[in-house]
This record gives sequence, C-alpha cells and structure tokens, in this order.
Amino acid sequence: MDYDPSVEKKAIDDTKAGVKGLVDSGIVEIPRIFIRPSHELAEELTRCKSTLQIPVVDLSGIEVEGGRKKIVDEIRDASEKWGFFQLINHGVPSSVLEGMIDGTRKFHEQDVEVKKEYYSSDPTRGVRFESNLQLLTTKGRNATWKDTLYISKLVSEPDEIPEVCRKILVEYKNHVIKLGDILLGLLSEALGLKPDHLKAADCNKGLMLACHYYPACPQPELTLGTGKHTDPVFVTILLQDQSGGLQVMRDNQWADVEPIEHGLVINIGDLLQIVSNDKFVSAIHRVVANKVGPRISVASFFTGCSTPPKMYGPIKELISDENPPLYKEFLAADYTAKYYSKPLDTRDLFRL
Ligand SMILES: O=C(O)CCC(=O)C(=O)O
Ligand SMILES: [Fe+2]
Repeated sequence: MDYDPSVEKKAIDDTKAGVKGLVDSGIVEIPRIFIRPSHELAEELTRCKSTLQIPVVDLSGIEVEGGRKKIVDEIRDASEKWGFFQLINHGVPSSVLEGMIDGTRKFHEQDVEVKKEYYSSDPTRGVRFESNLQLLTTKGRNATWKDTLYISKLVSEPDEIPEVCRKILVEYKNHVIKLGDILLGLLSEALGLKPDHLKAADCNKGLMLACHYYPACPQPELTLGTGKHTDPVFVTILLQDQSGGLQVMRDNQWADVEPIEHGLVINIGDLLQIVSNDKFVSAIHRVVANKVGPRISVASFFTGCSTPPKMYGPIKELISDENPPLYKEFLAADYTAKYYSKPLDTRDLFRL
C-alpha cells in the first residue's frame, strides 16, 4: 500500500499532545514520518565530525578601557567565520535563565488537557503549541522529535501567555530585549557602522520566542530533534540546558555546541547575512535526537517584522564598486513566508 505521510501527520496532530504524547503512550518505535530519508542516514555515517568549538565572548569587560573594542573584534571574527558564538557575563541573571528553562518544562509537562487548548498550526496565532512547524506544507521535510510553544505577541497581550510560564517568560523577554539592543550595537560596530545602525533599521523588532522541548527518543539514530536549517531572522539568542545536541556546520563538518552553564548562544540569521552583503554568515545548524531527555531550549528570534514594515537589502554603507550588492530589497515578512515554502538554503531567495 502507498505510504501517505499526511495521514500519519493528521493522526498525531489530532491527539494535540505532540511528540511528548507519543512518548507518554509508551511507543518503542518511532512513526515513519520521523524517519530521515535513507540517503541522509547513509551520509551521516560517512561525514567526519569537527573537533572545533564556536568562540566564547565574555561581555564583562564591555565598560572597561579597550574592552568594547576587543569584544567587537571577537564578535566580528566569530560572525564572519562561524555565524555562531557563545556569550558569557551577558547580564541576564542565572535565576532568570534557570527559571525560563523550568517554565518551558512546566508548560510541556502540564496536564495535556490544558496544553491542548494552545495546540494550533495557525502561524497568525500569537501563542501556540505545535509539534513540527508547518510540516507537510513543505515538500521534502520529515518530522523531527520536538514540541514547541511559540510566543510572538509578547508586548501587546501578556495575558494570552500560558499561566504556568507567564511571569518568567515576561521577565526573560525583558532581559532578552535589553541584551538584543547591546548585541545589535556590537554587531553594528563589527560591521564598521555607527552603534545604533541596526537598531535604527528596526532589526530588533518582531521578537518571537520558541520554547522547545525534545523528549527522550527511543530511536535517536533514525531522526533529528531539529532538522538542519538557517534562521530566517536577524539574530537569534538561544538558551539551552546542559543536555547538548546542538550542532553547527563549519567547513562541511558538524561541530558540537557544548553547553556552557548560564551562557547564551548567539547566531546570525539570514537577514543579517543579507544586509551585511555576506560579510557575516548565517550558518546551518541542527539538533540531534537523544535517548535521554527531555532537552529544553528557548530560541529568541529578532525577526525584523516591524509595523509599518521596512524594506531590507544590503546596507548602503557596505556597498561599493568592489563590493556590489548581492541581494535585492524585500520585506522581512515576505522573506519568512518564502522561507517556509522551501526545504532549505533560502538565503539565495533574494539574491540578485
Ligand atoms: O534547540 C536548539 O538548540 C536550537 C533550535 C533552533 O535552531 C531554532 O529554534 O531555530
Ligand atoms: Fe535555528
């Protein structure tokens, strides 16, 4: 009989309990929609692992003489070579980081009847719980072993945030906004621009949080926690617990992003790669599945989706006869819409 993945997807969707619901039901074999194509599994066995580590940038010296320049240089180097770095002494209190991980756990581990109320695939909903974002609307993607609570209406309607994590989420979000401003200042300088350049271009607008929960997986070698992708945003601030599993592609090899306690992972998204005219890279990354779980992470995306919307393209100050623009201008929201209609490598979407 022909295999129809949409039937399997619908059956799982109908439970409104996500991947965690499958695990709680006691399955020992993962459903077929989670199994990666055989060519991908075969390639995995032959690909070498990188032993390199993404750079660590310490923000504690930002106020001291010469400290800011050193940090800007480190961020420039990391953004050009890796598109990824870890931040330590970033000013977000440890209690808030731990509280946010705990709040995410509480949301996903609460009574399934309460959680179901939030289950939705409608991307226009400001608060929604979903397993496998827009799966099967995109050709060539299989499901991955993860559930996510997405929160985009952060400023206007905090009452809509689930009660179990509302207080900590609002507190964490306020810290992320502050850190985002500091980071955009440093990234602007790293591009040789005035410190307020990226903020003035609304790159700090449209904050969205994705609170991920990766349950223990009975057959981790057959699937992934998050499939390989780049982020269709300006910058992502990622909080991860100590489980590990995040990997970033460097020179065609996967490098593990080792968790640093109370550190935050920063990654450059496609939009910053584009406005920097390819000076900075938006690196491919993924999360492997694990027999042990759950793994919890919270990605804060600066999407650049502002009201009124702004046009984005390579920054004029970075363009010259020797360095002509590589991309045309577009709206951030159009970028996101196109991104989700394609399987991968979307940075070419608006290439000239
Ligand atoms: O869970 C993680 O560590 C990364 C998730 C991720 O890459 C994303 O949400 O874009
Ligand atoms: Fe990502």
